[in-house]
Amino acid sequence: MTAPDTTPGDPGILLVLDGWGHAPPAADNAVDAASTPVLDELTGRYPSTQADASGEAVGLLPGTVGNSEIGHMVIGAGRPLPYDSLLVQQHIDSGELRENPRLVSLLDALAVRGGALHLVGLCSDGQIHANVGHLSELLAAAAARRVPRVWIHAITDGRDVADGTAETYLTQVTELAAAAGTGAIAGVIGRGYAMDKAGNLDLTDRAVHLVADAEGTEANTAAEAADASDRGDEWVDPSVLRDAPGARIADGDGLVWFNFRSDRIQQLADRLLEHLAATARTVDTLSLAQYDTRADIPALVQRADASGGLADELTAAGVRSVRIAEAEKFEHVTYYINGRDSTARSVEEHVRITGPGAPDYKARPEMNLDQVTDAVLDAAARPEVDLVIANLANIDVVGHTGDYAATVKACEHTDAAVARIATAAAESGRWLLLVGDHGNAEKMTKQAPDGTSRPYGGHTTHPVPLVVVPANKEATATLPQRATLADVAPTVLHLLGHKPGSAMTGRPLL
Ligand SMILES: O=C(O)[C@H](O)COP(=O)(O)O
Ligand SMILES: [Mn+2]
Ligand SMILES: [Mn+2]
Repeated sequence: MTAPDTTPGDPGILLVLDGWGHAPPAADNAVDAASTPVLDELTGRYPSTQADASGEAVGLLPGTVGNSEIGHMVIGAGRPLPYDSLLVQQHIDSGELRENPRLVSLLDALAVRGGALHLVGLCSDGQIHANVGHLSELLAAAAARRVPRVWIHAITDGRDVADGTAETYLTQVTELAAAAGTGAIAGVIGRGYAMDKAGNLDLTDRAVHLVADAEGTEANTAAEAADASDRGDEWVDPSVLRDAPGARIADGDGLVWFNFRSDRIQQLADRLLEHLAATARTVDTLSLAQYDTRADIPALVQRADASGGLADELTAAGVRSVRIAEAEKFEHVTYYINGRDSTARSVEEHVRITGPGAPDYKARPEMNLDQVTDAVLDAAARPEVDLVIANLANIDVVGHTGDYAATVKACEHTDAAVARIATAAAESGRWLLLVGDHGNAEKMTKQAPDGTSRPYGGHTTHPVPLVVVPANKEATATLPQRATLADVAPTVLHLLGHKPGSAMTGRPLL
């Protein structure tokens, strides 16, 4: 590493290109296929490296794909944070989960009063929202405590795993139940309904009525229900199984949510609990990990402390930042990057960009990127703003459609936005740090459990590009050959003229 010739202490722009991963050229690499002259030039001309954004480097289990929550949390924290999926697995491996006093007391109470246990969650091993393996631990605990009936309300995926795999996972659920000696699938529903997070309560209510009231299309088997969907696994219609009579939630039953990630299950959790209360059903409820619900749902595994990150350092130093993103990623540049901390900070401004109507990402891969870019340019032009933090969502959000051609376009729109932002950075004397939060669009196919290669819109374990365009355009510093997302906050603080926070283990890359 040569001596840095960047002058620390300049204002800057931190730009997270969501889902911007790096992989060698391949037929399914949309990032490589896209024409991105500006990103290519910045990466080739200025200090750049690749940053680990998956697995242990960010606080996930080894080999686990990155995700937006842990990605932004580690970018903000400046250190890997043991993520909820890792903590749950540790509690399972140590036997703590099965002996968790909250779980034991719920299961014992159900055994005494003859109540049923309802388990609700996403049934796949995508490891972003849930891991179906966690279900077997809950089933084993219920069997050990002799809970008389256990109903599994299965949410199908097709987003964090290849589409068309729901049947395989539902078969796995049935096998897990058989191995545990308890549990049967009561109903099946796609995550498009059950895990809406955009406030579409008509979708959520389909899931509420399936789980609480056993209302849905009748199917003979879970596989038949999944197979009937003509919109893929994400949109399996609410289906009740014929051999699951009495699977509605009754007064005195128990409910355990087994997604470990909150953002896409909290809307359903709140709505379902409100419906149960409104229909005079008292149901003891637990969640595997902590949820950001309005209702206070006791969690089996507590979150890791994420304090002492970038937001705390910026606040202490009085550094003014503006946070900008589309609705889809707004929490990521505010709540998650701040360490899942919703404290209002007077040195922060938040700009949430929304567009008209229901988004059709395949048809509009540009999303609302022009407005995001306009907002970045506005903020960059204000001398009192020390730091602009923005998320460009397109590469990830369009990537999730699994549509290769649309994702190539999303990368190209992103390149055009970066061109405008890089020009504005130069004009306002700002450095510009570009980084992905996890891979996505650089790999658009995946091998399904049955061995076939299928279109895939989910995340990857690839590293992400990291580029620093210094405020001094002639700077020739080189970055270490490899970095991690934990190095971003120390580097940002360094560029702003501050030391890394004492809680940070990442290092300034310059
Ligand atoms: O919730 C989603 O949309 C995906 O499962 C994960 O994507 P994210 O981690 O980028 O939000
Ligand atoms: Mn992301
Ligand atoms: Mn994503």
